[in-house]
Amino acid sequence: MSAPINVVGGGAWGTALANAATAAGHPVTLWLRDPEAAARLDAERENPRYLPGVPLQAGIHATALSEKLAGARATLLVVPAQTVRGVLEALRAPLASAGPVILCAKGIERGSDSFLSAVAEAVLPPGTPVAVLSGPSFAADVARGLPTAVTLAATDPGLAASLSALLSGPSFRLYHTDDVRGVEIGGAGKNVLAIACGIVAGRGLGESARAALIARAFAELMRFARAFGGRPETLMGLSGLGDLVLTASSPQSRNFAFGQRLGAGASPEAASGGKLAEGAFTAAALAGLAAARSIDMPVAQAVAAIVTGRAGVEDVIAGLLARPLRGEMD
Ligand SMILES: NC(=O)C1=CN([C@@H]2O[C@H](COP(=O)(O)OP(=O)(O)OC[C@H]3O[C@@H](n4cnc5c(N)ncnc54)[C@H](OP(=O)(O)O)[C@@H]3O)[C@@H](O)[C@H]2O)C=CC1
Ligand SMILES: O=C(CO)COP(=O)(O)O
Repeated sequence: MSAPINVVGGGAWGTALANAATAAGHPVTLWLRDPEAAARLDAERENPRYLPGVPLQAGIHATALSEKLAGARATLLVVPAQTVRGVLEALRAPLASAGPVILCAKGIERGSDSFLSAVAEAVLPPGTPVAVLSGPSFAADVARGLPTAVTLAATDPGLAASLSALLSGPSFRLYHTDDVRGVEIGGAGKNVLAIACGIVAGRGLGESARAALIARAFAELMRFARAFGGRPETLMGLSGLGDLVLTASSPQSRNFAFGQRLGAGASPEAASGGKLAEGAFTAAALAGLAAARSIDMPVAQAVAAIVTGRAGVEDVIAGLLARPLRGEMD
């Protein structure tokens, strides 16, 4: 039997990616930090907490996270963005011989304001190949084998191409690029902007307002990407426009749903509903990075102000609508 693919993290996206890697023809080891949850998942073949109703494919072995990761063809790291550094530090030694590390979280690290590829480069042994996977892909869709396309980025174009081929299956298509920064900015940024779109929906401001917001939010994401070394054409692709369109228009998105509840009057603490809304953690980092380089990002700044409790929804909306008129492409 060929070497397995490691998937570290047994939440919605880790479980879905395990199914997708199995459909691509690989044995998969799915590593969970909670040994009891791992044993249950392995026995019951379903992840009722994170992905109810979707069977775990037969080629997946779910087990407790340990240092026995070595010998895999690749390791997908599928934990929340704010935990990536800690997990990489804990697994630093075995990850040196567990194939390329593929970062699947979407976010920017708070405190350090670091992109996740930079976190990985700082933590992992020098020379460990690192890639980023991102794009419009609800876990429930991917886990069920519905057609999905995402982007796989690595600075070495050959590695990006070979990992895309490795993980692509009958309904899960990976496109590849060497623009790591562009791909991770698209994934991290769209979560923040999806919260804004949810707020507009929750406040009942109408479909026209939401369409305008998507377009203006995308314009500011492009400005941010240009300033931080991402290529504009990357942002026009799956991990940018594609993912923004998906998550800015569907209550299936946890970030959109979080925004909807904020728009309807919930506090930032209450609005998550116990689900991961990555944009809430990334908003301040995105806004802070933009401000430090004088990049105009009013939508991201507005979301950061709301989720950190510095401003209320009504004031923020009034402020956005009162901004001076300007040329659309200025
Ligand atoms: N869900 C989706 O549709 C998609 C998600 N993503 C991205 O993937 C990332 C993960 O999201 P998702 O799987 O949905 O999140 P979930 O909330 O569904 O699951 C998070 C998982 O991470 C585990 N985890 C949390 N902290 C740690 C830690 N310190 N060490 C080990 N495991 C940990 C949790 O374990 P425990 O249960 O023990 O807490 C849980 O298994 C996010 O950045 C998200 O943006 C990307 C594309 C699609
Ligand atoms: O990133 C995702 C889809 O591409 C999942 O979005 P949410 O985290 O908002 O649910």
